[in-house]
Amino acid sequence: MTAPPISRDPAAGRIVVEGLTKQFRSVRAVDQLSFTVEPGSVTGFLGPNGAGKTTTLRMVLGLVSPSAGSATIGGQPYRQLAAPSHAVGAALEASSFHPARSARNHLRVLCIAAGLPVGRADELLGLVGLTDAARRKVRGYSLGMRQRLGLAQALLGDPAVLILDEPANGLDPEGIRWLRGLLRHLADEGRTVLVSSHQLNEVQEIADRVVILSRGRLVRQGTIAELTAGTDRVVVRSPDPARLHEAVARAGGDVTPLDATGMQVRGLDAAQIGHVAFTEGIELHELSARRTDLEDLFFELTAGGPR
Ligand SMILES: Nc1ncnc2c1ncn2[C@@H]1O[C@H](COP(=O)(O)OP(=O)(O)OP(=O)(O)O)[C@@H](O)[C@H]1O
Repeated sequence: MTAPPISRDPAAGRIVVEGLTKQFRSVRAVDQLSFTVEPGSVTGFLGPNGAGKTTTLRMVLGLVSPSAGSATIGGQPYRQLAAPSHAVGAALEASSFHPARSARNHLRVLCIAAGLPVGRADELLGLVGLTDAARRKVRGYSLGMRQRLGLAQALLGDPAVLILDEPANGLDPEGIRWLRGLLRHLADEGRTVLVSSHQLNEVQEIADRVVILSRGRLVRQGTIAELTAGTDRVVVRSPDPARLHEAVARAGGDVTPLDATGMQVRGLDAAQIGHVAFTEGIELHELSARRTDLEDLFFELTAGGPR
């Protein structure tokens, strides 16, 4: 791919969402939502089904009018951008292609419409790994292949900002690895990459930062390391759980019983708990440190699930 003329001004590709709200009759799909997405990183936009992710992305792209608040890209609402297809590339749905057209023809038509050389179509098909299937009709494409085609379409105008709704849907583990590499490469070139998903394990592999949404509201934003910091815990088991519980609590551990013999401890590490048990002469049957991953955190933060 040719080197993109990405602006060096970091504000140019910044997405700023402020107080964004969307009311659909009785449903408040997005509620006073504020967050920022910075260039040069891959940001995961996370939330359970119905959390309001797609509605937010559609507002950022000027496809849905907000009931209140604003969304800007480089300081401008999408509809006021001077060259929107160069500024922003988006893939919101994987199925909106003419079924009887080949991927190659589909992209060539778009190139012509956008005043780009048709050779760009083949360049993009190569980039998304569709060269071998380029002349086949889209009707026969798998969901993963449609995702790749959607990504190629989003990249057509060499955009500084890339917005992808559930791009990993339908991709196999190899495809997800490929997507991660491509998005990382695009972010390293200085682009802003915003990727929505309800699949936590996928986002954990793909994104540097996350914005977590639940019931239309922001619950957290930050790097994955920031969000999981200080939440590690130790699982410990003993045939004498009552004594262990008491001894660990006395040493400053925050203990939550798990079952008849096990408990979870925060505030002390495994070595400290082992030491307490040793000095108190308490037998242990398990002592294991558990790192909190994004998935644990997500369930904690969005408890209640879909509306
Ligand atoms: N055009 C619409 N009219 C009425 N309600 C809508 C409309 N679009 C979305 N909603 C509602 O707004 C809420 C948020 O939907 P949205 O599609 O934005 O969530 P999402 O986080 O993208 O979910 P998913 O992961 O399932 O795609 C849902 O309750 C949905 O039913």
